[in-house]
Order: sequence, then structure tokens, then C-alpha cells
Amino acid sequence: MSLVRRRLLSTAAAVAAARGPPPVRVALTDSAGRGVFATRPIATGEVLHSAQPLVTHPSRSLFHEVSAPPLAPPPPNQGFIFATNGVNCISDWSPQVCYRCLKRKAGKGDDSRGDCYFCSDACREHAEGFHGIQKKVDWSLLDDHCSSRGLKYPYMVRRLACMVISGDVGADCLDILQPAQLHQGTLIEMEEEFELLKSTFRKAGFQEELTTFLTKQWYINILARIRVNAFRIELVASSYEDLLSSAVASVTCDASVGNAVYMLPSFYNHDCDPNTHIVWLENADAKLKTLRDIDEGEELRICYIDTSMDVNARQKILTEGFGFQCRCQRCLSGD
Ligand SMILES: C[S@@+](CC[C@H](N)C(=O)[O-])C[C@H]1O[C@@H](n2cnc3c(N)ncnc32)[C@H](O)[C@@H]1O
Repeated sequence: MSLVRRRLLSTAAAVAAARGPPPVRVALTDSAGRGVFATRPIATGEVLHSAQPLVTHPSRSLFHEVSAPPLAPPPPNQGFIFATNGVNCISDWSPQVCYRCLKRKAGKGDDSRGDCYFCSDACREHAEGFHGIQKKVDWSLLDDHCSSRGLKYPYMVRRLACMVISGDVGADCLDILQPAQLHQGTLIEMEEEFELLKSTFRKAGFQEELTTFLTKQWYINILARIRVNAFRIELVASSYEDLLSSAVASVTCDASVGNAVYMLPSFYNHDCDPNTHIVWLENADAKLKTLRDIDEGEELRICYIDTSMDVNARQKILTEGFGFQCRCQRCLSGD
């Protein structure tokens, strides 16, 4: 591990120790598996704890060229490039968010055109392991597969695979999280994605020993956990200038900057009338905040969906999208 990274980690540990442990613990609930409970009374608006992501990935439109056929020959100062689906487009695109922490790029005109953008030396250094592996491989087949089907999670599995190969994390790093229940059709799609990922590494000449963890079962286990536990990240501006630029950016692109998986936040159950929410300020570091006063021993719950819908719509989304039937008080009362 590099000196800078070791220093960063020890600083983060020192800050965490100074603040003390979070006022929450994970324990079994009556109806929703494990959940997060308050270990003392907590006031409205208190930040319970922060969490750094285990793995992130930017939204496709923010890290990848969206191709369009050229209407006219390009001006002399702009080059033609081939987009991954083989359609010519003009290369005036550059990545919009940090490839690691998902912070939005502040202004135009830096030198990250056509490549990954990192917002700081710390992010660049943190990403060195997985990005070093990823750069050695031609991903065009996987890109084509994901773009034609609108898939985002295979990119997170790819990043995790690169993190395992580089030694950043163990192959079992997400095993503790609850997996989604998968239908036969989904399993078949996942097998296809797995074959693509495995053969891409093989074609790039990776030694078999480095990728022995990469089995069909590993792929399915990881993706099943990402499906239930990944958060869609929408940044809240930390200043008035940021607020204006994110509002402008969200007019033309998806408001979400990407997805991330965390450890402790993954144990928060859903409620259609939540007492806690997650806030992302300028990057993928999550802050868990209370929405009302909490008693000691009360379960802390967030909401996974838009709760302004009626009970039938909410149940449909939670059943079909997340694979569980909501048993929160609001749903049980039919509201
Ligand atoms: C992100 S995990 C939350 C932690 C999980 N309970 C555990 O033991 O790891 C989401 C899963 O928790 C359960 N769950 C969360 N909220 C629920 C609710 N309102 N009603 C029923 N089950 C819920 C479902 O099984 C869901 O797939």
C-alpha cells in the first residue's frame, strides 16, 4: 500500500475514532431479516454515521460516449472516432463525473477528454488497482452487450472483478449482504454476461490463477447482492454554485451520477414512511440522517422508492424490482 493511501486511511480512522462509534447496531427484526436499530435516543436531523462505498460505478451516460451518426463531415479540429456500437460520432465528449467517487466535474476544459476522469490525486490513487487491470483489457463486447440492453450492474461486477484481481478486496467481500431472489430468466441472462466477462479476461491474456475466483456462481452471487443493495446516487449540492450546476446538468442527463454498494447502509430496511434518509453531498460518501426524533431501540428505516405512489404501485415496484413484499405499517394499513 502506498504512503499516501496509508496516511489517508489512518486520518480517516482517527477522525472516526474522535467522533465515536455510530449510535446504531445491526440486529434481527421481527419481519424483515436483519435491520439497523438506535442504541440511544436520536434527535431529528442528526447524522447517524457516514459510509464510504465498497464499490461504485458512474451512470453510463456520464462515463461513456453516447454515439450519434454525424450529420455532416466534422470540422477540421474535431476527430472522428468509432463508438462501441460501430457508429461514427464526433469526439467532443468527455467524462462528467469522477470514475471513483462520482463527484461531478466542476468545469469544462480539463485534459480528461475521452478517458476516465479522477477528481483528485486521492481518487486516482485509490482507483489505481482496479483501473490498472481494467485498462489492460478491450471491453467493447461487454460495452455493446450492456448498451444494447440498458444494463448497468455488469459494470459494477466488472469493477469488483478488477478489484479482486488487483488485491484491493477479497472475492467474498459482499457475501455478508442479502442476495436478491432470482428468476430463471434472470439467471440465464447472468450466465451470458458471465461468459462474456470471463472470455474477455481470457482473451486479454490474464493468467488462469488470477481469475480462478471468477466462476459462474461467483458472478451470480455478486450480481444478486448488487441488485438488492446498490443505491442510486443523486448528489445534493454543497454550495449555491454546485446547486446551479447540478440543476443545469440534470436537465440534459440522468439526475443520478451512478450507483454504489455500502456495508452498514445495506442493513437498513425499507419503510414507506421512513424515519431516516441517505444524503449524498458532493460524492458517493453516504450520510445517514434521521427524519424525526428516534427512541432508543427503535428500528431505523429508509425508503428505497418514491413513496408518493399508492399502496398497489409501491407493492408492485418493491415486489418486481426488489423481490420482496413490503410489510411496513403504512402498507399493512393499506395507505
Ligand atoms: C437491503 S436489504 C436490508 C437488510 C436485510 N434485511 C438483511 O437482512 O440483510 C433488503 C431486504 O430486506 C428485506 N426487507 C427490507 N425492507 C422490508 C420491508 N419493508 N418488508 C419486508 N422485507 C423487507 C427484504 O428481504 C429485502 O430484500
